[in-house]
Amino acid sequence: MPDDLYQCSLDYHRLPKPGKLEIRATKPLANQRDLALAYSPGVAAACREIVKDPGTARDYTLRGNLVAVITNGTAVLGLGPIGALAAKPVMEGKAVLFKQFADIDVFDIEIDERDPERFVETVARLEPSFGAINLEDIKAPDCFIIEQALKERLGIPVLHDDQHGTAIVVGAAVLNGLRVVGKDIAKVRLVTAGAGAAALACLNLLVELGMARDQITVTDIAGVVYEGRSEEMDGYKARFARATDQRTLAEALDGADIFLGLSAGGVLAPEWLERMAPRPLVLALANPVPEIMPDLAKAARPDAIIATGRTDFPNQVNNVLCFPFIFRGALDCGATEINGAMKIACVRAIAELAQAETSDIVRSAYGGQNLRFGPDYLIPKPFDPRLMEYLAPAVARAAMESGVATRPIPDLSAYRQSLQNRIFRTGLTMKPVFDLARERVRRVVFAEGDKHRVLEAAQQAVMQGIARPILIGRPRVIDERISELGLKLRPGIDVDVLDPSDNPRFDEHCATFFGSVKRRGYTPAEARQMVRGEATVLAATLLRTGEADAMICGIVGRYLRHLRHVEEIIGKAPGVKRLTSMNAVVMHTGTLFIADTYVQEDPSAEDLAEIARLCAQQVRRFGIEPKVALLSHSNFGSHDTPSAAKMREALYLLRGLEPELEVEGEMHANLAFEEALRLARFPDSRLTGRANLLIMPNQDAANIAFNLLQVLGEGTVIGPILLGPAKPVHIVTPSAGVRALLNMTALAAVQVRDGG
Ligand SMILES: NC(=O)C1=CN([C@@H]2O[C@H](COP(=O)(O)OP(=O)(O)OC[C@H]3O[C@@H](n4cnc5c(N)ncnc54)[C@H](OP(=O)(O)O)[C@@H]3O)[C@@H](O)[C@H]2O)C=CC1
Ligand SMILES: CC(=O)C(=O)O
Ligand SMILES: [Mg+2]
Repeated sequence: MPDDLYQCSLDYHRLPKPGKLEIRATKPLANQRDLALAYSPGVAAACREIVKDPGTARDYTLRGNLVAVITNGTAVLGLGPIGALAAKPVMEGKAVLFKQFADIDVFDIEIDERDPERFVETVARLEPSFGAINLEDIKAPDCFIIEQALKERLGIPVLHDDQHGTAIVVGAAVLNGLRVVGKDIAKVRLVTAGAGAAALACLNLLVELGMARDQITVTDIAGVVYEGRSEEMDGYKARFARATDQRTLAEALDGADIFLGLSAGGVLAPEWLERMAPRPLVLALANPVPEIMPDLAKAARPDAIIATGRTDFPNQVNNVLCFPFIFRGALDCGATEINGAMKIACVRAIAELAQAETSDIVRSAYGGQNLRFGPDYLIPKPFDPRLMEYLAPAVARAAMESGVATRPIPDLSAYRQSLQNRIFRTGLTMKPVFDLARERVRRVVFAEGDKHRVLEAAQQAVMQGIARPILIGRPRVIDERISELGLKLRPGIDVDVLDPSDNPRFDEHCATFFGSVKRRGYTPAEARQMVRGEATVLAATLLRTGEADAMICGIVGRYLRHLRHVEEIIGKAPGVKRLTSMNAVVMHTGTLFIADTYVQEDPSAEDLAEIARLCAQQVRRFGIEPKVALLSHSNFGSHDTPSAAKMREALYLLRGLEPELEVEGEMHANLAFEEALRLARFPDSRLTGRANLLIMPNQDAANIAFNLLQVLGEGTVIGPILLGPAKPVHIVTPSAGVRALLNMTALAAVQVRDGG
């Protein structure tokens, strides 16, 4: 490991507080009553219910979403038997991955016990605490005995991840690798380095997938595992012993199609690779140092397809691709075990996902690399957000079909949707908007139609049936990028393309543009130049002529420049005095809307009343009833500064405009969320519960607040949402990803029905 990575890792683990985890309460404990509910006497009610029906433990406790990651530290990564305590960073790491990738909570448990029987006794007694057990980094052959014993004793899933998680991912990589090189699994020869937990489990699964047992040669520290060998043998290895004269890994590699390394760093010499068959698969999966480094392998065998267990090379074959999602599926259907059918379903789902198009989130996590199925992209990346929706339902379905699900999932497609929502937290807030958008497909013009992210968003919009995109851009570039990204967009069929330099309606568009801006100092010649050269001008003109229903721009250039074109060409909706913008921040605690984040710098009381009215209307489009707080440094008249007076005035005006709206102010931000505090300070407050729409005194406050929430509240942002134009337009920020663009497209499409 390079020195800087070593030191960075130590800092990562130590700062700002030691370790990678903490326990967080999910229920309030703010007063005497909360205390009475959380603990004695109230907690007894939950206990009594569980006594009556043990199944309700999943309703009243965390058990249904809690996995134990348990080790005795006897085979930690490739570091060997470093013991339970030193294994703790790895187990904490797994807990983090479970949480981040699949929203599963984990207690890591390090047990200082090397005797398999006593280890089993200890783990078995933990069953009441957990929904499932992930055994980790336990050496072979003890791990086989331990897993089997626990599976027999416990009624919850028990999975030794180094065996089965690894085998599942290796299975998918081998299936896809063979597909790339055009070889048949029934005919290939495989050689391992390693005869431990991971290697033997992989072999068992590969045989189940069709590999011929007599085409497999196993090697370990003592060399080839052959019939009659007595050194370093056990019954599990013996099942793969071959009648052969070969004694070394080098000899065994003669003519082999696949090398599967699950042993230790550096055990494979580059020159041995020359012995392998054409287009070999080299899976060097020891961690943290592979059996051979990819550059050495590639130099020795340029025709090889290479995979390692590491993040920093292509083809990361690592059990992280599997364990979060196989447990997600198993927990969600109440599986009593993780059986063979569930494992095979997981193999197939991983293999299939690698062949699907990659998403922008995956690409941005990997420095914008273009990931397409092939020699350097055999299996999905761990950050692929689709792993959850591909794998967990496949596992749950297999559990149900094989009869081990105690809580079958009645509607798998609704389940898949709920998983998507867990991943894309914006999905939950956006769901009603997407549903509405699908009711009638609108034409949405994208000013920057040849940009990669826009093309991907357009693809998603078509696939999800939320819009028919019109892409402004160079057709040749669009075609090239569609093919480069592996998209399925068909210009002229499911998407229209308008080339600004070869625009058949150029004269008409110039006339429309000039008509809308002629009193703003443009000459006809300038107008022609702008229609040809400024994509936002052309897009807005299409909106004005009615050739498009809604518009998205802003990926390139400054917000205010786009805004100026929108104001000049599209104008404002009837009755609207000024445009405004709002951002939504989706957090674990709920969604908050904040305005005006981008457009009005220092709105007057009248402006604020209009901002609140427009924003409230938009919040309702999300299916959320707005509860508005006018925020200030002043609390219900405590200050008489001009800005406090402005907020009071805005409240007065707003009550006149929208008597039914739940709104209160001016107030401190904490009172917007704490009803009890608010009522104590101001008993007549007309706002109930927690505010969800915050109207700020000026753009500084709004913009700062939403950025703070985004970072500190770990929020996902939707917006900026432009409100008040005569037709739906959204100006995104240049950093907007595909998901953000798609969200804004759906919003714009939905706004068509009732104006901007
Ligand atoms: N990429 C991934 O997702 C995963 C990678 N791994 C990696 O695989 C390796 C093995 O893990 P695991 O199966 O859990 O551990 P085990 O201790 O169960 O097995 C290790 C195996 O490797 C063999 N071995 C060790 N050193 C050498 C050597 N110098 N030459 C040849 N064989 C050797 C051992 O031989 P013997 O039997 O003779 O002792 C044993 O068969 C580790 O490096 C681990 O990090 C594991 C799980 C997942
Ligand atoms: C990845 C993993 O589980 C291991 O190397 O042990
Ligand atoms: Mg492991």
